This record gives sequence, C-alpha cells and structure tokens, in this order.
Amino acid sequence: MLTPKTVPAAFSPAECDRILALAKTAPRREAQLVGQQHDPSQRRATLSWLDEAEETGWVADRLADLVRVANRESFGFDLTEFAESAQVAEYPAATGGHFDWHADIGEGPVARRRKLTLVVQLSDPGAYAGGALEIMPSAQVIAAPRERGSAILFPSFLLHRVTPVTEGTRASLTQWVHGPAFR
Ligand SMILES: O=C(O)CCC(=O)C(=O)O
Ligand SMILES: [Fe+2]
Repeated sequence: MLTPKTVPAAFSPAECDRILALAKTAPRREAQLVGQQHDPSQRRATLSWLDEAEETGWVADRLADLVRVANRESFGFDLTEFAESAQVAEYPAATGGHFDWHADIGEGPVARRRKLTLVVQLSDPGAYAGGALEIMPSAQVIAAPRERGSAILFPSFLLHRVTPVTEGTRASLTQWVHGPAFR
C-alpha cells in the first residue's frame, strides 16, 4: 500500500518541546529546495539540522523504530539508512511560511536515494492556523493529522505540500530514509 501511514503520539508533547529546544542550539538557515536552488516563492521556512545539535541520539532511535514498524506494516521498501540528518522546519505566518507541491526525490546523489519521508508535527494545533501538510497519493488529497507529536510516513515520490501558515508558527521534523533504487 502506497498511501500515507499515520502514527498518533509518536512523540509526547514534552519530547516535542525537547526537539524544538535542540533545534535552537543548531545553526538555522533559510530553506533550500531539493536541487539546492533558492526560490522563496516555492518554500518559506527556517531549517535546522539535528546532526548539528548535541544529544539527539534518542530522536534518531525513535525515528528508526517508527520507520521499521511502518515499513514492515505498510511499505515493504528496501531501506538501508538515514543518509541525511533529520531536519526541523519552522514556518512563521509573519514571513509567509509555506511549501508548495513537490516530491522529495531530487537530483543530487543523496536526494535521489530518498525512499520514505517521515514528518512529525512539533507544534500544538492551537499555535497556528493554515499550515496543513497535504499529500496526494492519487487524485484525492490527504491532510496529515495536526496533533502534536503525531507522525506521518509516505513514499518520497508522492507529491505533498504545506499550505500557507496564516497565524502563528508551525514547526515540523522531517526525516528521509534512503536505500537502493526502486526496481
Ligand atoms: O513540514 C512539513 O510538513 C513537510 C516538509 C517537507 O515536505 C520537506 O522537508 O520536504
Ligand atoms: Fe517534502
């Protein structure tokens, strides 16, 4: 089944707070798109990479567990590693935070090996308006649950977007999972 798989309460609210605090200890940069071109009309977000923060092993361990279970139950992909760091993204309404329709499989040597995408909702749904993560497995668009700490996993070739945040700030954690080419 190639439809997205949701996992309620993958992280507790306290763990979401810890992840946001960790992200604040890492350098923050304006978003770059797959392929590294910078086009603010497609994405407006501030990014931090967890591998540039200290003491994030527990986050990677939890993500690996989530991937293992979801892949066994839903995808059955040949997955080998996290070849890129987990990324915390913040989308503030004040700067027009959003991410237009895209797929995560990119051109570069690493981005082309992305097979599964995992996104965790780090913000309380009351902290922002708009900012829906939408995924298009077929003609029907699916909205990811907004509950804080919930996770959604989907094949990285599926189109998805984050609608514009109109109030407050939405934060998310993204992990890509890599492996040999599809065949
Ligand atoms: O923030 C999100 O919910 C999605 C992030 C995303 O699509 C990406 O980083 O490729
Ligand atoms: Fe994406």
